[in-house]
Amino acid sequence: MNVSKALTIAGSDSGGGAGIQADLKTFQELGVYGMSALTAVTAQNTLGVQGVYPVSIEGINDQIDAIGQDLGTNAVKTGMLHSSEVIEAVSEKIMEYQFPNLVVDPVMVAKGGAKLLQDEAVETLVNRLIPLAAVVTPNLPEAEIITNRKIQSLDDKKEAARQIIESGAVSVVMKGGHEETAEVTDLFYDGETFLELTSPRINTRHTHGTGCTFSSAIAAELARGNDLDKAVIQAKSFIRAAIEHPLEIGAGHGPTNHWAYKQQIRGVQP
Ligand SMILES: Nc1ncnc2c1ncn2[C@@H]1O[C@H](COP(=O)(O)OP(=O)(O)O)[C@@H](O)[C@H]1O
Ligand SMILES: Cc1ncc(COP(=O)(O)OP(=O)(O)O)c(N)n1
Repeated sequence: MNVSKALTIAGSDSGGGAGIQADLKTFQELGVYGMSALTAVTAQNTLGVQGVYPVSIEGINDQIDAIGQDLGTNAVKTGMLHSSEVIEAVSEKIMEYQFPNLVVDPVMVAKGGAKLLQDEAVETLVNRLIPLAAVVTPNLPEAEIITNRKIQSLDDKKEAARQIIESGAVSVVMKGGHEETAEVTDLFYDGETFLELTSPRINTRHTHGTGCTFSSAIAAELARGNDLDKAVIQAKSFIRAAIEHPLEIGAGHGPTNHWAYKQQIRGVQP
């Protein structure tokens, strides 16, 4: 049996909606064998982040070595990396093992406002990790920080996308979840063509972990052998289904529903 494998290098969300937990659920739902290297433990639920406990660099390196020296992977997704030192270490390991299909989700701030990346680490992200990426998936506030420019119009988004490609990434998806428009448009750019992926904005407070789920769905589709544009289109369908059928658990911003895609698109019950 030909097994597609994907590795997530990210933080743990004890509430299960974002981070490593969202990534592994997404990999599983998309038929990909999931592996993880934990960068930090967070105490977190639908109300916010109550604590952040970083894993040591040695601990992170050991986890990646364990995978690199035995299992290998068809794709890697990075999420919460927390500090400059972690980004340096993870970039080194990705180069050492020449892991293919790197999806960089430049996680900076959780929806409740908690900082998941130290300010001084942005430069390292841009200079060390983004140049290794097959695709970078910033939301609009993250794209503004990465490019150090205000993004207000479609032209601004295109300029920012070009700038991110100039940093060395193969492609970028600028996510539109944070806009206040009736439709949500994610802008994909691969250095040649812009592709606007538009869907109706779903009116819900249950959007915890949307970015993690979207980027890990891209990684899963790349691990399965899809091209970048197809992987992003499939991931958009996956996250749309997951937001459209929320689980409605917790008193705050609840998680998305990772089962929904299979139920809706493939007619399979959880
Ligand atoms: N209310 C919504 N309705 C439909 N799609 C959404 C909604 N919010 C986010 N998305 C989708 O979820 C994905 C993640 O977007 P976004 O919320 O901007 O990222 P992040 O969680 O990193 O802030 C994107 O594909 C975006 O289009
Ligand atoms: C451990 C951990 N990693 C990443 C995030 C951010 O996830 P995201 O998908 O951007 O969703 P929100 O937090 O913005 O809802 C996180 N919260 N925790």
